[in-house]
Amino acid sequence: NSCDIGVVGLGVMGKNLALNLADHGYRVACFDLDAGRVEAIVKQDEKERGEQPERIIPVSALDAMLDSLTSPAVILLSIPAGDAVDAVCEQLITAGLVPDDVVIDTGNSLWTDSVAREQKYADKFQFFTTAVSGGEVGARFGPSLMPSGSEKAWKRVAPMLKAIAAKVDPQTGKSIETAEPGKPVTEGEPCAAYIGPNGAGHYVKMVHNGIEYADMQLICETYHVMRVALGMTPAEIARVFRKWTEGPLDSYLIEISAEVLEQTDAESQQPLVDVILDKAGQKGTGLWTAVSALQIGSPAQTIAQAVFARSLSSLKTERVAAANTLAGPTAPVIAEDQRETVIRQLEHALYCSKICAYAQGFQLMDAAAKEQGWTLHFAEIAKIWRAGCIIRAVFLQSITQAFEKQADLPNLLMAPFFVEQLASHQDDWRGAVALSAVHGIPCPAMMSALSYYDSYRTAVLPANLLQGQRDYFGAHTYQRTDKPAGQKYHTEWSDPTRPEHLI
Ligand SMILES: O=C(O)[C@H](O)[C@@H](O)[C@H](O)[C@H](O)COP(=O)(O)O
Repeated sequence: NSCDIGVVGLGVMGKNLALNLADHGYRVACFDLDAGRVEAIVKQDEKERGEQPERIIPVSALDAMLDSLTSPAVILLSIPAGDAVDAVCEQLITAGLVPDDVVIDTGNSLWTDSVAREQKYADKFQFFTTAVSGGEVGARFGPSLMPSGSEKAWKRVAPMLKAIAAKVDPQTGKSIETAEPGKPVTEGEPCAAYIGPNGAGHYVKMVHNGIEYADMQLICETYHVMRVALGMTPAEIARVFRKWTEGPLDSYLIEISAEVLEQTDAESQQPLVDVILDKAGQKGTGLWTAVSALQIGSPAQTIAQAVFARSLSSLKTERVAAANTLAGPTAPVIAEDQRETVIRQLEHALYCSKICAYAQGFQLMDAAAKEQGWTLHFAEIAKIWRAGCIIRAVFLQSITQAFEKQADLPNLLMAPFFVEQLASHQDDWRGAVALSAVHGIPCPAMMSALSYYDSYRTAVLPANLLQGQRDYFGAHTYQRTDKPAGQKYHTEWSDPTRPEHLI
């Protein structure tokens, strides 16, 4: 029994996590129903490990895997979320799992499934989860990991997960990158920290993806305004995005957006973006985030708008028909000499909207933690998102510092650093949003972010009239500003004298 960990599922994520573990000196027993995938990883390991001893050990069955592992065993599952996870867990039980063995689900599982699985398998083995962010390159050279389950299991797997996780320079908060097989990063702060009991890790990853949706949508809206209102080319917009990677918007998503916009289609010699069909896909994590926010009553409208924007984009045929039917504004393209001003406005609008999308994500996690009885450490969560994951950005260093200064911040917007940023950039933000409306350019995420900001900073919202309306048609009662909190009143609207009662 010489293997340290087993990996079941050698698709691109599983294969890369296994090679990443091997790079950090672990002997990895590898299994996949598709023997071709097992061969492929063994070949890749032979190529990459040079003189080093064998690190990837192919196994032909789950019981053979258990036999090859040091005990108690640790097995990492990289299989599609859903029933497949339970199917493999059942097969592993049949193969001989014992209660001290740890099985780690790394897929994008729905957090409620993870909660249920911990209970379901409690007397069979330790069901643990580690949500992985960073795509295939992240899995290979350093993802951001959001582990959750029993503390006992965490103690067992922490060294391995911290070893393979992305690393951050504690001084700068910047990620320490490597992309060379066999040359793992070993110093720096690992982007892996225990999130809490089962479900918490997948919940935090779900919200990461919700924020990812909002972030991507905001960048796309910014691109759209530059394209339509400023008449800029993809290459010109890419140059602006590149410049923004030197400032507070420096992030993985801005960087890859610039690369996508710089790409020319070999076939048509056009910008590739101009031959990509504008119908956005979605696999569910953004939707789950929006649904959870609605259920908990936590206002995450910018995340929800990003999900709806994908749904609306999928109505391509209808949109083409509507484009020939529905009238738009007759706003002229903005003059060349105005371009720099508008670009500056868009930069600040994107930045401020991004602050709101992250604020909504952390607010949602706080509400879920209260509901589920989890203790989430937001400075720690921001820290492990600084590298490896899809939303990695220098911006997360500011969020880390905000929560380190005040762990119980009621809302990220109230952190002194962000109060000042929002104050100094809001005029540009409003200018960009107004401009997009005048030009008929849909910016649902940017507009919802501004509304979220304005609603949150408004002491008296028109919900007083709304309560009156509800009481009028449904006797749903209202509270009064001048009476003790919680006292409910109803007005007899149908009675001409309109008496009011304390209910
Ligand atoms: O953090 C990550 O590494 C990504 O978020 C990853 O989990 C995946 O790429 C998304 O789930 C894609 O989501 P959509 O297909 O819904 O865009």
